[in-house]
Amino acid sequence: MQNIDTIIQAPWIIPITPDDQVLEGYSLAIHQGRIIDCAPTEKIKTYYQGQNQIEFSQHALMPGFINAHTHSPMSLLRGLADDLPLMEWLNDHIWPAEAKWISETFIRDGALLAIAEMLRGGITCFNDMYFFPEVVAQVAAETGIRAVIGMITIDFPSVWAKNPQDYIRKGLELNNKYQNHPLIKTALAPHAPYTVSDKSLMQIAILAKELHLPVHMHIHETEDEINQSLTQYGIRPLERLQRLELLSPQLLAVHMTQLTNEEIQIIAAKGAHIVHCPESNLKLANGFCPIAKLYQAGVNIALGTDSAASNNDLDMFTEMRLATLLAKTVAHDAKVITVNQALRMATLNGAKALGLEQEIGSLEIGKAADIIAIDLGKLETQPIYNPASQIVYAASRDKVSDVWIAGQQVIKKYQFITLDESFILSNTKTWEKKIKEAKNPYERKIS
Ligand SMILES: CSC[C@H]1O[C@@H](n2cnc3c(O)ncnc32)[C@H](O)[C@@H]1O
Ligand SMILES: [Zn+2]
Repeated sequence: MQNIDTIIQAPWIIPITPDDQVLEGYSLAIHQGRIIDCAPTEKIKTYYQGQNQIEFSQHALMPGFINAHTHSPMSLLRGLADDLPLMEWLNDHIWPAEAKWISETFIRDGALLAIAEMLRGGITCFNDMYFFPEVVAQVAAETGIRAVIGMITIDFPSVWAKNPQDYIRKGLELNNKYQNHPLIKTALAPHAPYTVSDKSLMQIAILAKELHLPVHMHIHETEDEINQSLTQYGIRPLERLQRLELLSPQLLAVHMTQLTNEEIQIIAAKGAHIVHCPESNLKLANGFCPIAKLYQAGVNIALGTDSAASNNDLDMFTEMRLATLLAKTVAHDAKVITVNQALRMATLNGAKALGLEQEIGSLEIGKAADIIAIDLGKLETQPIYNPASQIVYAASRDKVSDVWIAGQQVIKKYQFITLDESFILSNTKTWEKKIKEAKNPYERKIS
């Protein structure tokens, strides 16, 4: 008998393996933050003695979701400006609000709100792009969530950095600081082709190669972006990025709603990854990313929520469901993007895109124990012919009961272990009041 930290038993384990297995009557053995075994429960009980023994009778276990595109502190701007196209939303509402409100405290409180929402919905890793990334990194590390923090670059000054050189310098400091952190990694994060110059993009391409970092960028989000690039550079953004040597297996191209068949082949040939954000694309009426065609071409596709200001939630269940339903409609083919492909996009594909597939994204021996338990016992998810189908097509995030990251439990029976919900709620209320009052200074209070 080997003494280990934790044994988790469940009727179903969906490990996200190439053959789309659903394991029945299995248990996971976890020690020092890693999965050390996954086998029939009888065998696990013969070989291991867990300090914690958890037995689920109606749950499915699967790897935690990987939210491959977020701007976490923007959760404090949720619902501030809705029902607008992207550039009007950014230019007239979001960028002015950011100019007015962003500070270290705003970032800390916003990131905390977002992380709490993500953890409770089964998200164990997020790929973020926002101002004061060192603050987001610190909050993520303190709460025990895994994160890839963007070293942002944008051509306009902010309270965080004066100019592109300053953004890059501060990003590199962050990268240095988190070199050996177990949960926090960094990525280069130029905002978008229309906000970052060739000079900065060339420097980012060199840094990506030298430091072996992912490059996280909004690309081909709208038709306007394509037209503006044609006017300014005479070529489409993707072609410009190709000339700047940014198309590579390190690139996470977020959105990609505007793609020609030729561009799909180029992305596949270059090994770049797509981060599909269906709900944000739908809400801003940006178009549809042709994921069925991309899949067929062999492109790796991950899923992201984008921010709570354009979505308006950080819910990977809705992203999975929308991704599969939308793909079927766009392709006029109900057979494309299956349940198992949807689960894979929300987990292992995100890990691949971030260069973390050796570490997370599936429940396999040797990987980090980033695990979620989903309760399938209630009537909304009955009967169960295929638990994977229930998760994609019927369940919602309120069915996530327990969450572990690197073997540490962060949600236990729906309760936070590392976070104080009432503190987060009262912080958020304070921001709501401040932002509301500044928007409508003369509005009479009703209560
Ligand atoms: C440089 S920090 C990130 C920057 O991106 C803005 N943003 C949020 N959502 C989107 C989107 O869908 N497309 C483009 N830019 C977006 C955010 O407000 C920050 O300024
Ligand atoms: Zn975004």
